[in-house]
Amino acid sequence: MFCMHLTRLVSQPLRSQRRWMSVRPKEGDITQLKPKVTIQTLQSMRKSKEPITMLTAYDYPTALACSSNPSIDVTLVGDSLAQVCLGYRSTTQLTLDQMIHHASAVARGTTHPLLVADMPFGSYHASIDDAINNAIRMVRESQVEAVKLEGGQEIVNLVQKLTSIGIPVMAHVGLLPQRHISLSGYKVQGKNVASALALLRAAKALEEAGAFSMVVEAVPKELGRYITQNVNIPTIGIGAGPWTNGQVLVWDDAMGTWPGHKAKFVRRFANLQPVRDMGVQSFANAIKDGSFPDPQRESYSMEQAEWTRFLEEVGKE
Ligand SMILES: Nc1nc(=O)c2c([nH]1)NC[C@@H]1CN(c3ccc(C(=O)N[C@@H](CCC(=O)O)C(=O)O)cc3)CN21
Ligand SMILES: CC(C)C(=O)C(=O)O
Ligand SMILES: [Mg+2]
Repeated sequence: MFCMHLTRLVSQPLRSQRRWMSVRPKEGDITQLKPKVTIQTLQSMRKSKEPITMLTAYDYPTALACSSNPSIDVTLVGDSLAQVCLGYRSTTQLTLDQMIHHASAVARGTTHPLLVADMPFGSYHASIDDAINNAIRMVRESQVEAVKLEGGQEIVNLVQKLTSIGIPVMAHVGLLPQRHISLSGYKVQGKNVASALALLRAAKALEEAGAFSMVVEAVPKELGRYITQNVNIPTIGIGAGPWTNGQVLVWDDAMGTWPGHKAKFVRRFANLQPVRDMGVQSFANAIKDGSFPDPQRESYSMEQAEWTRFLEEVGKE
C-alpha cells in the first residue's frame, strides 16, 4: 500500500519546485513483505513439514528478486558466485574480499529472507582464530546473518566455536565443491556403505556442534531422507532427493542463464536467456535502423522561443 502510494507520488513532478524526485527506491524504502525468517522459523517449518525454499543471489537486483517473493525463505550468497557471476573456473579462486563485496550488495536488497553466505575456500582452514576473524568480517562488513561452511568432522570444533560466540552456522555436507580436486571431480557422494555412514556421522556431529541447518549436496535420495530423519535441524537439499526439509538451487541454473554444465539435479524454472538475447538484438537493431531514440518519445525538447533566440545568438557570433 505504502509502496503504491509512494510510486504515484514520485511519478508526478513537484510543480512548486520544478524538480523530479528520484524514482529509484532508496535503500531504506524496500517494502518487507512478511516477518523476518529466523532460525526458529526454519525449525518450525521443519516440524510442520512446510518445505523450505532457498535461492542464491549475488547482487542487489537478484537479492530484490528473492525478497519480493514471500515464498522465498532463505537467500544464499553462494561461493558459486566465483563461477556463475565472476567467470572463474572454480569456487577455490574466490577471495574473502570478493565475497564480502557481493554479500554486502545482497544484504542491501534483502528483507524477509534469512541471509546466509558461504565462507570462501581458504577463509576458514588456516586456524580457528583466522576463521573466527573472517566470519566476524562477513557479519560486520556484509551484515550476513549466518555463514555456511563445507565440511564434516574436521570443522566440528570451528562450528562449535562460531556458534558459541553467536555466529549461526549452516553446515554443508555431501559433495563439497571447494574440494573438487581432491574428490577427483563433482561426483555424487555417499553411494556406498562406508561413505554413507561417514556422511551420516558427520551430519550428526555438525548438528551436535550447533549448526542450525545443513545443506546436503549430491547424495542418493535414500541417504538424503535418512539424514533428514536422523538430525533435528532442517536439511536443505541440492541433488539430495525430494525428502529433505528444503531445496536450494543456484540462481542461474534455475533461471536458465548459466551456459555451463547442467547437473542432473538442476531444473530450469524460467528460460531467461532467449528473452535476454532478444532484448540485446532489438536494442542493437533499433539503433542501427535509426528508430531509437524516437524524437517524440525518448528525447528532450527546448521551448521554440528559446531555440529561436539561441539561433539568433549564435548567428551574431
Ligand atoms: N551453476 C552452478 N550450479 C551449482 O549447483 C554449483 C556451481 N555452479 N558452482 C559451485 C558448485 C559446483 N556444483 C556442482 C557442479 C557439478 C556437479 C555435477 O556435474 N554433478 C554430476 C554428478 C555426476 C555423478 O557423480 O554421477 C551430474 O552430472 O549431476 C554437481 C555440483 C554445485 N555448485
Ligand atoms: C549450491 C549452493 C548450496 C552453494 O553452496 C553455492 O551456491 O555456492
Ligand atoms: Mg557453495
